[in-house]
Amino acid sequence: MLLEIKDLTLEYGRIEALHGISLEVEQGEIVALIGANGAGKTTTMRAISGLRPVAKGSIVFDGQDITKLRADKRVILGVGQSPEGRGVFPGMSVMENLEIGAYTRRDKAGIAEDLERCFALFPRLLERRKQAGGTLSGGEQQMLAVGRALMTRPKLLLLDEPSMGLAPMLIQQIFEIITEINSQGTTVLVVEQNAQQALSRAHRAYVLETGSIVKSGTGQELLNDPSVKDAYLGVA
Ligand SMILES: Nc1ncnc2c1ncn2[C@@H]1O[C@H](COP(=O)(O)OP(=O)(O)OP(=O)(O)O)[C@@H](O)[C@H]1O
Repeated sequence: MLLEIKDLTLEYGRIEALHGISLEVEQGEIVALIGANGAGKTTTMRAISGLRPVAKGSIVFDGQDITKLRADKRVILGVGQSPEGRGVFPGMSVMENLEIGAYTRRDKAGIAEDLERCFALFPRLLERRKQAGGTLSGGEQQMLAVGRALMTRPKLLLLDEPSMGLAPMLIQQIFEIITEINSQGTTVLVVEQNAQQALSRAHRAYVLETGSIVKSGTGQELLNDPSVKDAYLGVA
């Protein structure tokens, strides 16, 4: 198991945002976490990447308990994140944004290889490599954020709402790229409101409702589940 979360509880002050959730991601999978606004999807990502301390429970990554490990140490172990809202550095060029992703690495040849891989996945970023991050379109910034996370050469890529704010054609495209990244060997945990896309791309998925996991199954099972259809797919 690459990632194993057990009975995780997380609090914002006196408010408990996650009520003891458990989930697993196996090496090589795409796992989706779907849920409505405010269900706790971003909070779960913050717990995994170490941006918020957890109150109870455990997170084991690649055989190591990382529940209390600092966020930067988790990146070095192989947890790479593309945050919600993109988080691109607006004043830095596309190239500099990508290079920052690799700041913990010393393997120059590997970094050059990963840059090439990024540009092959996102030809738009190559065209715009000298342009300031802040001048890119929303879709391009989303691609840059994913590219920057890939530059950490993660074992597990965490994607928080990669489709947010994108036109339907671009949503399709970003999910195709996620599938491509996965087929090249990177395990992916993706948080999404666009349940249709996420479930059709994911091997397995979990449904999060107000801080609890209420359902899990293969992407296909959940796509066909009447209550999931009703609540998240816009069809009864
Ligand atoms: N910094 C914070 N301080 C206090 N409460 C917070 C904070 N961040 C999130 N919350 C609360 O925790 C709950 C879960 O929020 P979270 O952002 O994880 O949901 P989400 O499923 O990612 O939703 P969205 O799709 O809107 O981002 C919500 O009730 C939210 O109001």
